[in-house]
Amino acid sequence: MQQFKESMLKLIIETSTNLPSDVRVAVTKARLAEEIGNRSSLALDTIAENIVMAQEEESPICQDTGMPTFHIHVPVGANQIVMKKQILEAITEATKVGKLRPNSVDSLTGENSGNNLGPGTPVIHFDQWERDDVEVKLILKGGGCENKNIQYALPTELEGLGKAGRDLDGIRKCILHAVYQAQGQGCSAGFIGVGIGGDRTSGYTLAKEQLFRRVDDVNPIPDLAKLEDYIMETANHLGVGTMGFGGKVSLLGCKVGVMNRLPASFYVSVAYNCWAYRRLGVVLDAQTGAIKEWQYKETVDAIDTTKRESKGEGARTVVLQAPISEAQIRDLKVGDVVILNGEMHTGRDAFHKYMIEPEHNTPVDLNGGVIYHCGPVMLQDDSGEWHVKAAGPTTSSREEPYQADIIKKFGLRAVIGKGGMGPKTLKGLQEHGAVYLNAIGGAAQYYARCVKKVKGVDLMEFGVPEAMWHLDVEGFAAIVTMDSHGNSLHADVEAESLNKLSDFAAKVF
Ligand SMILES: O=C(O)C[C@H](O)C(=O)O
Ligand code: SF4
Repeated sequence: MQQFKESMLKLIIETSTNLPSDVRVAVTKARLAEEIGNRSSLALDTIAENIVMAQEEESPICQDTGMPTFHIHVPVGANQIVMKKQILEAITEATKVGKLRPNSVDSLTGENSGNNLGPGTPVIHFDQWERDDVEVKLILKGGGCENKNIQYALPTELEGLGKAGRDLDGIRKCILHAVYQAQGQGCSAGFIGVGIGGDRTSGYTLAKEQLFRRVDDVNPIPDLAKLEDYIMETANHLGVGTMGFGGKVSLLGCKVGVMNRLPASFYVSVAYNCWAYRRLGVVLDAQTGAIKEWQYKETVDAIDTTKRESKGEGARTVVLQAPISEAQIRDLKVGDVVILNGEMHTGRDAFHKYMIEPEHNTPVDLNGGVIYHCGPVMLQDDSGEWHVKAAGPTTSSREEPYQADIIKKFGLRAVIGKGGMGPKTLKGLQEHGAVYLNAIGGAAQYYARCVKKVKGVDLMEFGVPEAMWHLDVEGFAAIVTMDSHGNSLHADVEAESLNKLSDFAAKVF
């Protein structure tokens, strides 16, 4: 097994930087299905471009390289202890060279281990089989879409859909609801794995196992095959769209598995995976550990990045230079595309929690400034200079309890993130003259390219993803989805999709 570690490093790098063929096909289909020129189709153009950039530059597709989760089949007698040790070494190496973001955080102290290792990280499942080869499958599922996983206990009452009973129709309702509740926060359009039955733990495990199925396979259980087809057809009428912008495509794949349950329990567990569905596999020679075959890479590798021009007027584009004035912000309306130049500062969970305290102040003046909800992948060169390797937005809703007060405290004019924010922030934007800009989630290469210089960093004690990075950007494009006049595209899309959800309340199965 002298080549095992090298093979694992290749698998990790390839998984983080190069989307599987079946996922590429699904993204391409979504682009063709979406209405040309609407917000979702513009977002899909950026996503396609980002996929190609990540592959060409061998850099992370999304800055959140997720929880590395390995599913391994070994022949009887294979040394799992050695394999595990070498996987940990490969993870450390991949982190050091910027292919994985340091993502393992002490839940009590908040300390980032810096190398993606720690209790519970990574996740490795071993199974024996009677073949001679070793098979290793890897999924890198990010935290934002992980937060949109949901588990239902039947019977239950679901908003928009009413009663969901302990039968196939109840299961159908849960799955539709799962797509609805994710909105754009898990970087829709996503892929869902569903586990019917089990207990709370095994149900989720089964749901996640479904994510190892190919997008285009057919469920061997006829009832479930019918259910998967129905969900794919119906969920795409909910109007969530790419990034929750509204549109024709809300779901790219649905795979359902079933297992027995206890008489008292009936769980439907849903694992939501963003469009950046990073999973690959390799078959290895059990003697040498060398890669014999790649999995999920068997069809076309190309993705078309040609932009399809809209015949209509398209959105208004406004170029802004930070710092921004209140008058410039008041002029912006939901739907405008903003191209931002100048300085922006990253600030996410730890930043907001810290800065809300009256005694804490930012190290730089943020008046008229821009905060970017982003936890980038960064590398430092020999001269000590930092470089951005991946820098897409993170889910903004986690900052909802703090955002309005932070805007007020520091005189912010723009907050950039994804998935939108709630009523408290909307009111804050109105009161203090600020705007929420939605960047395209997962488009980490696209945005990394906009960063012309890393001007500095503060609060490094929060770890690389949570530190406050000061960035000079050029041509950073995002869409106004919450303006300073009380309008929120997110509130509108959510209300419309709930309305559409209720069209599917009647019994189907
Ligand atoms: O942690 C991140 O960078 C992003 C996260 O995956 C998210 O979707 O919010
Ligand atoms: S930012 Fe979006 S694309 Fe990236 S891991 Fe989170 S949910 Fe997935």
